Amino acid sequence: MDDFITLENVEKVFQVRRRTGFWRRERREVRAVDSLSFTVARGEMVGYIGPNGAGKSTTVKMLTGILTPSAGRLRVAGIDPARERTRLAHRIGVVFGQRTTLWWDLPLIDSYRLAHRMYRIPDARYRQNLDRLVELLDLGALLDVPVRQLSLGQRMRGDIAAALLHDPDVLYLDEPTIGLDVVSKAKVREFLREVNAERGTTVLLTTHDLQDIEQLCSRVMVIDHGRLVYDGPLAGLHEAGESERTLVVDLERELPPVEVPSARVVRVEGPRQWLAFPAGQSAAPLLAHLAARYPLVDLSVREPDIEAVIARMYAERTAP
Ligand SMILES: Nc1ncnc2c1ncn2[C@@H]1O[C@H](COP(=O)(O)OP(=O)(O)OP(=O)(O)O)[C@@H](O)[C@H]1O
Repeated sequence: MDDFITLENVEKVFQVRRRTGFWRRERREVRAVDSLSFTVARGEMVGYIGPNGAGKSTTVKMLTGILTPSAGRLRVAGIDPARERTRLAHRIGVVFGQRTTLWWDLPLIDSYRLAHRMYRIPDARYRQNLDRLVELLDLGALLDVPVRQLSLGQRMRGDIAAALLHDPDVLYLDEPTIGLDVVSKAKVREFLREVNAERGTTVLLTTHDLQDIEQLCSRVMVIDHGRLVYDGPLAGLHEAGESERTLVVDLERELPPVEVPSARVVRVEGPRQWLAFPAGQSAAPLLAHLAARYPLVDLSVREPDIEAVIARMYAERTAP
């Protein structure tokens, strides 16, 4: 496979000074990224997730050349980001959900004109890309509107277009759907899928919204305390986290918690009870057992919530 992003034992250590008394300062090291190694192939769409402070932003900053690694080797499209940041800028696009790269007081189109000049995009290519992005992201009516007057979802679509005008080979997305309503989220996700399929853009997606990952990425990397703790298909996370499925049972009337082998009641509300059982196990024997002994009205099986799976994975790793 054509490795497009490569990290080999990358580390980033920050020196921080902490006040410990009136005159005293203590120097301390924060190891934000620790022996991190992974590769991403051209055209892959990979989720990069982990709890707050895990080292996700630090990784992305090193990949864009904003930060220099303390140790290790890092390449994006064969370029060392910290050494050739300007050359790399022509190959990458970055979208930060929490910040905009657009000019706040100017109409949206002016930010695009600026990108046209800054990236020296050939005129014909610029017009072609702009037309396509305006169409796909439904920006036609917004081009002459000052950015500050756009809604969050409109602004986000505007930012995504800005990041793609110069045809980058790789796109870093940091929380691209944060704060968006359901409809806007769906639009952004659909667009990202199309860009990836049409242009073969490599995408590294950082998000706390696990539906982004579920709907966009076949591979997910989980980072914790600066180290990679999982790299594989989304489905495998469930096994790594020994996840559980939930059987929701509606009984004819309120009853004490039901007794079923290899499942445990985790919640009771009136005649409804929730039973957790290992995700790898079939629900059929449980249903048979329940149906033979209890007055059932209805039941349904809920798949594990990925967020819970990850939380459980962390809990296991940090348990003594
Ligand atoms: N400039 C800095 N100076 C000192 N410490 C830093 C700096 N930047 C990040 N850190 C520390 O490095 C660790 C990793 O931070 P980072 O921002 O990469 O995490 P993150 O996974 O992106 O978190 P979040 O999900 O909250 O954005 C944290 O402990 C953070 O406090």
